[in-house]
Amino acid sequence: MKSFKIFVVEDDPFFGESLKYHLKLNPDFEVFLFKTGKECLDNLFQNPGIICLDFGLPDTTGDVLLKKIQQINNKIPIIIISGQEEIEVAVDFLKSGAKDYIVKNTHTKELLWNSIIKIRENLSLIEEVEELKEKLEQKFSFENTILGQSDAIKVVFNKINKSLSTNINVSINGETGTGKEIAAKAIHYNSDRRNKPFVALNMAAIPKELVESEFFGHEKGAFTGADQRSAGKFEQADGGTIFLDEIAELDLNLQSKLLRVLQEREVTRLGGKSVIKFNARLITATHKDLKEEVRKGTFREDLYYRITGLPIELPPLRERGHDILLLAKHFCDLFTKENKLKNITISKEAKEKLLKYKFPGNIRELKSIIDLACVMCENNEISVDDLTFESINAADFFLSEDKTLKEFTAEIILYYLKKNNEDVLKTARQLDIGKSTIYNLIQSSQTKK
Ligand SMILES: Nc1ncnc2c1ncn2[C@@H]1O[C@H](COP(=O)(O)OP(=O)(O)OP(=O)(O)O)[C@@H](O)[C@H]1O
Repeated sequence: MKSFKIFVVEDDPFFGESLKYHLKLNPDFEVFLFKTGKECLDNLFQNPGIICLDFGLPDTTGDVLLKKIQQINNKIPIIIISGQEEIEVAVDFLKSGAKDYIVKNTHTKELLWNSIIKIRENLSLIEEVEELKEKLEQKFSFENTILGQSDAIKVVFNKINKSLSTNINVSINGETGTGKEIAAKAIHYNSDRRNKPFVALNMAAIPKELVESEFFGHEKGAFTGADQRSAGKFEQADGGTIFLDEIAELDLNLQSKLLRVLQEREVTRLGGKSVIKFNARLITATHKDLKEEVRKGTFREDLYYRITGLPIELPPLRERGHDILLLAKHFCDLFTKENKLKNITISKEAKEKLLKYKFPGNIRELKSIIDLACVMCENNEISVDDLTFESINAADFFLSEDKTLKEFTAEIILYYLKKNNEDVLKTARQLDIGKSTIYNLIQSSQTKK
């Protein structure tokens, strides 16, 4: 473990040395003893983890020194050690930002020890949170999350970029699995709000009766089962972003409540009286056509206009061309890395099959197809047979290809011919067509070869 620097600023040499001796019993602690405020300030460049300040020093007082230290570096936790027992003095120090106030008596050493341990634990938690935040930011930078080079996805990148510098509401539309949630996170983690919360709520996933308390929070006893006060999602998202997924599923009654909250930018907890202001960017998403929902009367027109802001349309995977292969390779690499497998490649035929498929479940579906293919494949190569398209039946897949009727007919005839061991008569009977049609087809497909 890294050593932890502690400054003890104490003019009484005996008391100072005894604190230093006691703290040094912890091998992680590196203790520096200073007799004046000036010595302490001159050594701040050493960046101590904590400073323990005596209240009365020969050249200054604890409160003055506290302020000076804070002006230079307000991140260093400060503990005041003082002979004064008055509560008001302690309260004043704590209000000014001191982390603890310890009275000089026979227990000072133990109290100081415990206080330092506690503050240090807190500091490492804060450091851990900062590190995680940083990782999250890296995770959500565009390059690492929303993969794609197609023109269709570039339009999305452009819109996301445009949304970053303002607080405009964003409404994302796209089929299931097209990446609506990661787009919302990309906006949050690349905007100025990145250090504040990203709060997501899926309208389709919460029971209708609970939506209101999830939105606005509740006071203790507001309804049966509300045994604790709880902050609503809007309150929790203050300073950050609130992401309302599947917004079209919101009940009409709640739509009008949501509209009011968005207009006023304030909420009142259920069972509460005080009004709580919030400042959060709103991002909504749906796979439905909201305009159509407005026409049908299932979505309020005024709410529609309030939330639309900057609309972002996420294209279905089938419209992203070779992004399919780029994503397939990405998921392949991810799977092999997570499962510590050797590198797996995708055969040319398998790539062609992927490019032809329509992916109704979009990127989420592609990921599960590739995961399964990685498990099923032999010799570290995904072949056509390793690709299982579960979500639609064979006929749908067949029909999803862009072909003329003549080409479809030819394919059906050749399929049955092969199945019937090239028996033309049997095939003609089965399909109720003339033998000559089959012979002509065989001839033209041979000349094509
Ligand atoms: N362009 C992309 N690059 C890499 N991964 C992606 C991309 N788009 C989506 N994904 C991944 O696909 C999965 C589905 O994405 P996401 O949950 O954001 O979709 P969604 O549109 O919100 O889905 P739903 O409508 O079902 O809620 C996630 O695992 C996500 O990380």
